[in-house]
Amino acid sequence: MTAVTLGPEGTYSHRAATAVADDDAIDFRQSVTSIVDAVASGEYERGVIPIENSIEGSVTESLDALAEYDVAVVREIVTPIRHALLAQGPAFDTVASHSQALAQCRDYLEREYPDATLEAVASTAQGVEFAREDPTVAGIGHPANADGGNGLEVLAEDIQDRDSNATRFFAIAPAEERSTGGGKTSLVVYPDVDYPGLLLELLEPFAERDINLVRLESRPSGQRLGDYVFHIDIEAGLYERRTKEALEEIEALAEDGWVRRLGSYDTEHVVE
Ligand SMILES: O=C(O)C(=O)Cc1ccccc1
Repeated sequence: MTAVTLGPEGTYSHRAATAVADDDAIDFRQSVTSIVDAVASGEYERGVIPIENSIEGSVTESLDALAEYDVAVVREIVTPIRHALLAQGPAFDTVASHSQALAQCRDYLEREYPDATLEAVASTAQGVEFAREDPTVAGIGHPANADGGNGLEVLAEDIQDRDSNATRFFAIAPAEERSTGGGKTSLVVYPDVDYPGLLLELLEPFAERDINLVRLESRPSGQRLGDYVFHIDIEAGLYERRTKEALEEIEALAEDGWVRRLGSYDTEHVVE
């Protein structure tokens, strides 16, 4: 199985991707959008992207890419995230990491390094790479990024603001591989209409069939201010009759809009 994920080597996405493909079959890209694009065009069999974090919430670039490209979600991988501060030594004035990692360590950074400049870069491992090249930069990432005598020290471990920090990743595949089996389903709904009670009406078909909603996020459609795309996760499989019926009703309500069935899957927990 070939896979593509957020690089360089050593990101949390890379660690999650090893649950999907052999390490030597994993390639790296610098943005979620380019990963989704590469899978949609059939260049790779799988892509692994971060979706949501327990402290910081949605990875908005991922949601937007799933609304834009026609790909299937085939697996959900949840991993605990424990961040370390990595640098050549204590003489740094800049902390470079993925925006989500900086946000997950906000209180720690404010408390311990109130004067440091925070720099958002493409990934945690890219911040670590900058730290390896420059003694004035520290990175935040998985502590294993300092393994192998590469000139980096682990200055602090477990610096995330909550011990329970966890991230949910999706494994995506070309659209033809959409799976209907599995107990959870991800959907994207763009109603393209607006009237009082629309959202209530969109959700009623689930409630009426006893389908539990486990996530609801809105993202700007990009068309005009105040126009939204809804990302909905339900505890039911696409193969189920009640899911099919609910989605047909929602499609009728969405009029000129659309409903995208990303796929059904079971949650997997990867503990490292
Ligand atoms: O930058 C990474 O390592 C990623 O894979 C994105 C990310 C950042 C912070 C927590 C989880 C995933």
